[in-house]
Amino acid sequence: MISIPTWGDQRNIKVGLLGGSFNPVHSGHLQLARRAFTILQLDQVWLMVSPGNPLKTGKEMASFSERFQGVQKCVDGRHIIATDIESRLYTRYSYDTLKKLYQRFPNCKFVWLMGADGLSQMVFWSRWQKILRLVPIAIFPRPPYIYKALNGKAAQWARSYRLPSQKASVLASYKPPAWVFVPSPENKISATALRAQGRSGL
Ligand SMILES: Nc1ncnc2c1ncn2[C@@H]1O[C@H](COP(=O)(O)OP(=O)(O)OP(=O)(O)O)[C@@H](O)[C@H]1O
Ligand SMILES: O=C(O)c1ccc[n+]([C@@H]2O[C@H](COP(=O)([O-])O)[C@@H](O)[C@H]2O)c1
Repeated sequence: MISIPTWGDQRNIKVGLLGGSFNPVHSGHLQLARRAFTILQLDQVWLMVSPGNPLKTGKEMASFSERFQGVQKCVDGRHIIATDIESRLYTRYSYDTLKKLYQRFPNCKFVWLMGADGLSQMVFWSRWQKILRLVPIAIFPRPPYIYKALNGKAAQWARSYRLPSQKASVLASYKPPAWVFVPSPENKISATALRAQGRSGL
């Protein structure tokens, strides 16, 4: 499995970033990644395994290596890539990660990807408005958060920067703030439910 370097990378491509705990990885993650790849016309989607979500401190979190290995097993490694780059950059907060990624990958166009729950929770993230100013964002449906996300505080703050969904294919070239809601099939699966049922994700 090829590791993404943290220095000297000159790739000139469009990259979707799907940050997550992946505790464990499941079909909702992979569907989102594949749809983003196609609809946003990306060159790669990085499944960026978080060393530790600052808002999730519970004992239920599996080790980083377990979660990362789980993601590695279910990606093709060419278009959809598992990466531990956040742990190698020593960042946990998404704003810090993005600042470093823009420095280290000066020719990349990044798009931040997330499910609707992410947008509805984003106001609790560190420097969330700065994140919206730093990177274009694509939001994917996730029941039951869609209404809450699209009418929540972060969406309200960024309402004038929302693009029609038909612009999703060119989102990566937009100067942020810019975001789009990408209508697509819904999947109720969650890592919380899988853990509760003692099931693996795939
Ligand atoms: N079923 C789903 N549909 C759409 N997006 C999803 C789905 N599950 C997860 N995502 C998105 O994938 C990213 C990573 O999610 P995460 O690893 O936290 O999974 P999770 O199922 O939400 O976990 P948990 O239940 O432990 O909070 C987030 O942006 C989240 O919105
Ligand atoms: O930067 C923050 O304050 C912040 C707070 C909560 C979550 N995040 C990021 O959101 C992404 C999704 O996290 P998770 O654990 O819900 O899968 C992941 O990349 C986290 O690092 C980031």
